[in-house]
Amino acid sequence: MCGIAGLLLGNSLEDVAVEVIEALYQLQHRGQDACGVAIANLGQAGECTKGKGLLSEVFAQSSQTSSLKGNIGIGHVRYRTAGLLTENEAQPISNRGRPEIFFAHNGHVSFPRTAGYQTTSPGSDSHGVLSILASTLEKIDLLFPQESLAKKVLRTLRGLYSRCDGSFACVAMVDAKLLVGFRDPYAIKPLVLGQRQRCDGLIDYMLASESVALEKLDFEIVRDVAPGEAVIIEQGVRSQTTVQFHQIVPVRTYTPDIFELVYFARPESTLDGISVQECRQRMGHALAQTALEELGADTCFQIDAVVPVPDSGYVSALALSQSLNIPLALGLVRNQYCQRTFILPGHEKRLKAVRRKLSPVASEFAGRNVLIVDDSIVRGSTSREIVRMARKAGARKVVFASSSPAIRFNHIHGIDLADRRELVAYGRSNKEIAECIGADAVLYLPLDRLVGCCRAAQGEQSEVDGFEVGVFTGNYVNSGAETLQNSITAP
Ligand SMILES: O=P(O)(O)OC[C@H]1O[C@H](OP(=O)(O)OP(=O)(O)O)[C@H](O)[C@@H]1O
Ligand SMILES: NC(=O)CC[C@H](N)C(=O)O
Ligand SMILES: [Mg+2]
Repeated sequence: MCGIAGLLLGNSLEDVAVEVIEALYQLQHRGQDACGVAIANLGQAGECTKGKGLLSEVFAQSSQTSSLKGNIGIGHVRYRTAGLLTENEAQPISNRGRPEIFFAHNGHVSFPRTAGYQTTSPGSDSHGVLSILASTLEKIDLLFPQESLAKKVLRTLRGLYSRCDGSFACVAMVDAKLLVGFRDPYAIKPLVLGQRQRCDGLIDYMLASESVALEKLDFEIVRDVAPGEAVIIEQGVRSQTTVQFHQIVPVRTYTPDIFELVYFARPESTLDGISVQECRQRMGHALAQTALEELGADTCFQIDAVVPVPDSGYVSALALSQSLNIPLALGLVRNQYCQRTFILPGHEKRLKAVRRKLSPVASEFAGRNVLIVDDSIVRGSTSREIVRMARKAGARKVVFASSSPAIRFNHIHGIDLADRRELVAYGRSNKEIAECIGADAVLYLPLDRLVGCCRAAQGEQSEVDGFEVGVFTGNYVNSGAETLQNSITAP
């Protein structure tokens, strides 16, 4: 996962740091391991503040922000997929050379053997990308000294795309002059451009992983960056900013990661012209249909309550309860001071976090048949714990439903689903999964229905032509899947 943001304010006398951090707060759900921002003034060296933990920990003091001066900046919230959980690998990362690059990456990249690059953090794919960017740009800078920085960056990106594979949505700040955003040729990871018209006639620009970050900062969506495309926003003298889109390599497919719509993204966001909320509503209605077919009408009508799993299960659960005309019961309460649990490293930590995060309202379960709805069942830590709570609170029959299909393969594009054998659905039938989590039955939304829901939620402008669904099928949209899959390590 990971969240990225980049901002360039039209007025070069203004400071952007507070807004970059604010944008990251809107993306905190995408990464909780580490975070950071890099800020610069036109023509000056950038400053970076980053560290392990949440934004509220790393930027606890306002003095840390006020010392970051400049009108251009990028930021990152990290959920590690490769490399270490060290401060050095928190992002943004920089070459600290000439031209100076600050870089932030969402996704998971692999490199063919021929890519040949050197880095101080060998395990980190993001450092690998930066290293290729920096060494290529340095060479191009020497070879084509007369060219504009934007042209040199374009040449650099062409070289980069031929040397790496996988998923990447990235933002970079080059020589405190260019804000650059670029996306892999399959558009697996999200990246959207926004603009904000100011009263003084100038325009501010912003790139972000999710539209919610743009909207919260009063930016309007310009458009999503297309597969294989880069956008270069350049600040000139006298605050004149230009924006150029360039197709770096041909579009392979326009196939965003469906798991963004299932779980990662916030429901307020629109990704590639698809409303996350609408997808999840449709998934709930489709799950209701599946329940009728698989459990049978009699069993469905014996269900007393539909219980959503906070937070990502809410939208689909409500839609399902409406479809089946079964009351929704808010039987699970979320402790607001706890984070997402699935992205925590280590089984023990995750289990402890689920227990701390969710608690049952006993009266909503006592003596009832319940249908509990979540967006996904991954390792089963959440579902197992919830079923245990429901039983303890006196539930009679417990059916656990997932508004996405069974996960039997690794997610290779920036989500550490670890070893396949950790997945509760790996090598198990639905009956065995139910036994494993202690439920009377489990129910999954079939893949064709999930895809149908997401396609039906596409707005008129959306050019998406399919989805990356490898986590459900083992077939990944990019050719380098094998290498990538092998490079994922358990936390
Ligand atoms: O089977 P598991 O390995 O437990 O993973 C699945 C759970 O993890 C996610 O929730 P999470 O707590 O991360 O985030 P949320 O609050 O947005 O639902 C997801 O929504 C499921 O509830
Ligand atoms: N989740 C991500 O997008 C991770 C980015 C990068 N692979 C890292 O581990 O830092
Ligand atoms: Mg959840």
